[in-house]
Amino acid sequence: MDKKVIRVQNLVSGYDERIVLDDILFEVVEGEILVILGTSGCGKTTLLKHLMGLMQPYSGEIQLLGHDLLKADEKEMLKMMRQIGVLFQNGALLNSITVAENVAIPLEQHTDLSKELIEDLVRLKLSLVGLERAAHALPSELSGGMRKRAALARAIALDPKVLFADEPAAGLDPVTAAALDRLLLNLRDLLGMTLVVVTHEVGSIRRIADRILFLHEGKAVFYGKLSDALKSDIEPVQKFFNA
Ligand SMILES: Nc1ncnc2c1ncn2[C@@H]1O[C@H](COP(=O)(O)OP(=O)(O)OP(=O)(O)O)[C@@H](O)[C@H]1O
Repeated sequence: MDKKVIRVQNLVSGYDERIVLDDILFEVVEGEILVILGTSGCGKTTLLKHLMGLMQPYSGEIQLLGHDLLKADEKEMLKMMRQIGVLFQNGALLNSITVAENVAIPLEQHTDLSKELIEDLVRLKLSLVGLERAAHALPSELSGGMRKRAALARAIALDPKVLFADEPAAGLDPVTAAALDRLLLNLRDLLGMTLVVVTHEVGSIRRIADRILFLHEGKAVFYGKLSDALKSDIEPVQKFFNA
């Protein structure tokens, strides 16, 4: 049976009195890529913040990796957070230290591994994203695509079960974006990772999405397989894919 890594039920949330997410319901199965999409301002990033435990909803339930995210105590929360990786839109690398030192940060902060083992793991992560030769470069010396790959290496440093990515291909040219997509697919196919990706790049969606959650005016108007989304006659979904 498919193992549910994330389960969101009847999630209602917003800012102050304004509802941004209204009665959202979906699941993410282990080893799949869920793409959250919808027009600008529809609440994609807000939903991602909920899945990472960064916001409290008005009501609803979120199960993450077998824990009730909204009722978790500090210990459970730490355990969950240790098993998720996050790839921010801007990469968020520290510019004053090398790529390898950036990737080492989570390993230094969250494990008791020796310096030598951390160096080995950093090399391994950098080779996974094709950046072994840039280990000693500063982030400012890299291209945009390389910086994204370095940020990805850091996001997977602790071998997370789930990777959250907010607009990973934003600002990249189509060739570089396609290469980044291949890396995301490798994480799913070679490492069995579960990914939740926010994007509105149609090319990316077609390449990587197993399942789609389409938000529109606060509602989840479509939740299902990519192949069904492409055939959907729900107006905003149809408009999005035919635009
Ligand atoms: N901190 C905040 N305080 C108040 N309103 C906010 C805040 N963050 C987001 N919003 C509002 O909530 C709505 C959803 O924002 P969100 O960033 O989740 O949308 P999005 O789908 O990720 O948008 P985009 O595609 O443009 O990044 C928007 O109307 C936004 O203005």
